[in-house]
Amino acid sequence: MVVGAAIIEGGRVLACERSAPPEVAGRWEFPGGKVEPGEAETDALARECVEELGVRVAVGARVGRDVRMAHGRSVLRVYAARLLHGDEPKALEHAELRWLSAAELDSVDWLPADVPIVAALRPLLDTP
Ligand SMILES: Nc1nc2c([nH]c(=O)n2[C@H]2C[C@H](O)[C@@H](COP(=O)(O)OP(=O)(O)OP(=O)(O)O)O2)c(=O)[nH]1
Repeated sequence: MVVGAAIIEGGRVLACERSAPPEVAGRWEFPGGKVEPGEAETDALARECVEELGVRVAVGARVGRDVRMAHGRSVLRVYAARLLHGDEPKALEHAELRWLSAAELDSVDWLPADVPIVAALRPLLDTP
């Protein structure tokens, strides 16, 4: 299971450009990663947001459906999240970060598994 955080702030969502590995570098994603054995999904998200962005988050409701990823062995599940304590995301592992409004969601090249989730996210951004 791979979990991702749709961090929403003022009607925008944080999109992150992968820097590695080469097959997916330059594609955009939600911050997150693999859930470790015995780890709760929400704990995995909080851990990854600290590691990748240096921020603390509160994890909220699921966004969209589970999406099977191309290699077939794993599933992507995304949760809405909010920043805590005024923390500001930094690109500690990503090539670039961008805050996207609903109108800007299609302006980056999302990983294929993320596309249906981005569609489900749009209505959440329209109502700030
Ligand atoms: N984090 C993240 N991964 C995604 C998304 N969409 C998508 O297809 N993936 C894929 C890319 C990778 O094959 C896999 C996640 O791997 P990762 O490298 O981010 O996870 P991790 O940090 O736990 O990795 P590692 O410790 O094994 O290096 O899921 C997404 O929105 N966020």
